[in-house]
Amino acid sequence: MLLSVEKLSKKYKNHLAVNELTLNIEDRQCIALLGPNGSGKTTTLSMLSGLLTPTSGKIVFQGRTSIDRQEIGFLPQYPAFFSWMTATEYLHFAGKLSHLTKRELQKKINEMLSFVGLEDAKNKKIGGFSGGMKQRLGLAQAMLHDPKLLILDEPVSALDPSGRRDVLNMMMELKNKMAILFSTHVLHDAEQVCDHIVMLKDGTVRWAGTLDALRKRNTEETFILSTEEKLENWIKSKEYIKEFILTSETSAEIKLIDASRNHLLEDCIKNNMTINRFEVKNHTLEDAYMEVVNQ
Ligand SMILES: Nc1ncnc2c1ncn2[C@@H]1O[C@H](COP(=O)(O)OP(=O)(O)OP(=O)(O)O)[C@@H](O)[C@H]1O
Repeated sequence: MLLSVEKLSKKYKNHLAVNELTLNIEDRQCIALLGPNGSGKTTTLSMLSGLLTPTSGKIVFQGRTSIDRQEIGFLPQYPAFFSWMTATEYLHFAGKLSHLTKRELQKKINEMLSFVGLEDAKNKKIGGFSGGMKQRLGLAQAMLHDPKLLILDEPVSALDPSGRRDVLNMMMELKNKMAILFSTHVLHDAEQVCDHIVMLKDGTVRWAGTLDALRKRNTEETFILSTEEKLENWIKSKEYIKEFILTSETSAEIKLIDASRNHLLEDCIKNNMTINRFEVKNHTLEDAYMEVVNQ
């Protein structure tokens, strides 16, 4: 086990931003920390990267209870750059903390600039960089010392579709070499690069596991029913209907208790209802995600 987190909590004055979070990361595992705004993603990642002291809980990194910053690369959500520095100067500045010799550092800087596609801009001032270029530079900085764990806070949220694609592709390449924990509020980003997700809401883990398991989580069938008649009162009078969502006055998504779809259909016909649509809803990963988030 590379990293193990047990009942990690962070309280800002009276506000509990992270509540007893438990999480394990294996070597070269890629995990997405998913959650809406304010769910505690940044707070969690800041604690794991050693920048924020937890209020309570335990972090064990490579068998030790102290975080080894040499083994962790961190890209914050809003990295701060000195706009008057060139990309190379910035990486030299950041690399001084990495204990590499001058020669090793220069070699590593060239390697990283090439990896993130900034070779041609290496002597240009950061002040003239686009958001995408800055994000690439931030990624280069986080990887400079070959960390075992790369922690990325919303690495693609501020990027346009092509910048997003580029950074996600880089992450795909990196995950063969190191473990990656990254935050996002977009399920699709998580799907692109990793198999495991941890879903946070209001500082609490709502769901953790593989995307496949999330997809299969909801095996209960949902039926889409659309009729000429208004449905709300009719549905409410049916004891065999467990849950429903009205999508319009005359349409609903319905889950049943121990009743067959034929029973629902027969009941509609018996009530002389005119059916415009009746089908089994295909559950997408997004549906499963939204269900967990809204629980
Ligand atoms: N320094 C702070 N002082 C007080 N409250 C804070 C502080 N930092 C964060 N919070 C609060 O803690 C909660 C979690 O914030 P956090 O930034 O960790 O969430 P997040 O999931 O990263 O959000 P976002 O997606 O918007 O970046 C929020 O309610 C936020 O307002």
